[in-house]
Amino acid sequence: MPAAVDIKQSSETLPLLLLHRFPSFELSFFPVLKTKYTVLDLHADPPGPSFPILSKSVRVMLCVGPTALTSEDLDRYPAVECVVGSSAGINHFDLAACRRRGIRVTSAGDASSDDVADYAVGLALDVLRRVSVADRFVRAGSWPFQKEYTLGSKVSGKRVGIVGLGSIGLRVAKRFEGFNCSIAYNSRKIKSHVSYPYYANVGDLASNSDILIVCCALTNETFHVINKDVMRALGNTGIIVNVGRGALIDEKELVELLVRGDLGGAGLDVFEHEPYVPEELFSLDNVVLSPHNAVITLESFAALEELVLANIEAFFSNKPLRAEVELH
Ligand SMILES: O=CC(=O)O
Repeated sequence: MPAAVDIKQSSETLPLLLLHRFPSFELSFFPVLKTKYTVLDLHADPPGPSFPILSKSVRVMLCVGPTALTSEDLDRYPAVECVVGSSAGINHFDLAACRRRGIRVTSAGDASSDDVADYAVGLALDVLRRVSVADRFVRAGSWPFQKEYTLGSKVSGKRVGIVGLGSIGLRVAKRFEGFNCSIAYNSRKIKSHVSYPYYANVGDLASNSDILIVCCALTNETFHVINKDVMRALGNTGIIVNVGRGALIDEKELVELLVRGDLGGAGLDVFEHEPYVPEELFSLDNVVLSPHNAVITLESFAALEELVLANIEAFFSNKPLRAEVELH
């Protein structure tokens, strides 16, 4: 495990940096931060006597993991001008509050886009070709006895529907092209730079897909965008893969459809109330479960570290920020 940040004020002369995180969230570059900044960490034990005073003048806040950033949090740190995020999805930030206060926000940008796209394909392959089932079969010692074994389904040539053709969705599309799959998509707006068929309605996309990959951002508009009707349209041979956010899918309906056999299968890296995973899914061989792992590789962590450190430095030296989020 990486060393925890020593939150005690390291030097009055170093710029202040506020760390906003769950106590359990450590990143390997935290010790480096301490050499460059006076790191204020509310969740450290103890936060230090100078925390209440220093936190009033801190200008940059580093938000780690899915820790919510609320308007009330921002009230406590009135001098914050820049929120440096460490995730690609930033649905846990109150962006409207940031915009009102003129606070700039950055995300993890593309630090893990390739990894998430790779993982989406991996989950689809696993569900259809039953790789995890095969692994369990071998480990259980069933192979020599030729016990009953359910056949998987071919991946090549399938129709792939992508919900959210952003930087991850585009990478997913490119990867499935390599499997001779046809690609279609749904997104907020039609993308003029691609020739894939566009469906304005997610249900129509699902009706015309064998594999539905969900990788759009979670917003008020996309909450439960994959509802019962969409999953019914995908049907009992269709599979769904979610590498976006759990709440993009109506999870209760998803579980019911899977249990009844009305949906062909699912590869799920994210869950509506994670880390809680509905237990009904545990016994289903057409479902692959993963603990919000798609973003995490050694390489993506290194890229994230580089990006986060560069953004903090850029802010303090008035240089352009990378992966800055447009706040409408
Ligand atoms: O899910 C992880 C991320 O958004 O980076």
